[in-house]
Amino acid sequence: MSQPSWKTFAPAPAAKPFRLALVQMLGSKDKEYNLKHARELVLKAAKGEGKKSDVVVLPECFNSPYGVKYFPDYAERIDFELGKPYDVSRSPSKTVQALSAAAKEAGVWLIGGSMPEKDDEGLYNTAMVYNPSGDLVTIHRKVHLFDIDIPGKMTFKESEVLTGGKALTYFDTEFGRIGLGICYDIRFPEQAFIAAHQGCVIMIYPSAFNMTTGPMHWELLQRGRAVDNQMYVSMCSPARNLSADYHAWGHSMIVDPYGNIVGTTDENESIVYGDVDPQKIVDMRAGIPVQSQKRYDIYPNLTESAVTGQ
Ligand SMILES: O=C(O)CCC(=O)C(=O)O
Repeated sequence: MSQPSWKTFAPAPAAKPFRLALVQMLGSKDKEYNLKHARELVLKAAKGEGKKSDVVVLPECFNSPYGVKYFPDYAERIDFELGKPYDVSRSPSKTVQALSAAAKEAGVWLIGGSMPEKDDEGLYNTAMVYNPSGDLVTIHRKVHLFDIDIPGKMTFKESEVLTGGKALTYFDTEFGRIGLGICYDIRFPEQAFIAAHQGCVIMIYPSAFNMTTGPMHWELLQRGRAVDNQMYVSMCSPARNLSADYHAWGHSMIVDPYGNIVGTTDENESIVYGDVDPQKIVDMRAGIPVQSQKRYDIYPNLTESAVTGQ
């Protein structure tokens, strides 16, 4: 697939419509159970409701509880290096092996949520992408770590145990290019902006917002990123588990380039389906051509020193 230049802002030429399914899974502390349940739900999501799905997404940390105290124990080595052949059958990760098998059995692209990952340098919150043959195509290590402190409401510090990833992630499918982030990454508009300029038709974020920031920003951020970049945006949450330490907001969602909600749900375990149609991107960009109206002549280059003046 040809690589669009930084300023072309066109969906990848080969883009075509596809069916997206978000698996809002109810996880537990039992990793074996989570892997088994994920497989069942991926197979169900692939069948769809009257229409087969092409791309299936699992939530952030689908195979472990969400919390810094859990990450070290649940972390697995993946040992994936972009551009190098990866033999799933020799993967040190049982999660990689299980999800690869599920993608192949279901015959779908699978964004296998995220899981705690370790290498010799540290721990990461890592999403994995499998093609319908079960190959591990790429991984995304959460770039922006979730460190917030809203007194009395929500304090979380992923950076106590995790290291941020060092790369933005896109992958090419027969449906076009897809951009990948994880949860808090959505708060950084630059990431989706760059993805749109790299020809992505959609940004997908396995996620787990909470009961404080979920009602505040979950929908707003997705609709904002979608309208700013005139692309599809989607977040896939776990179902809310009231016996867990962290109560996920749920409400997995797919938003189109106009900011319309294509599909969503409540906080319970469910599957959200929606159609992604690249023609809508073309129409929105033609009708409201903000991208060709940008004043690159007066914006600084996006380096920290150019933006802050320091
Ligand atoms: O940005 C937020 O409000 C929540 C982010 C989050 O839960 C995460 O990054 O896992």
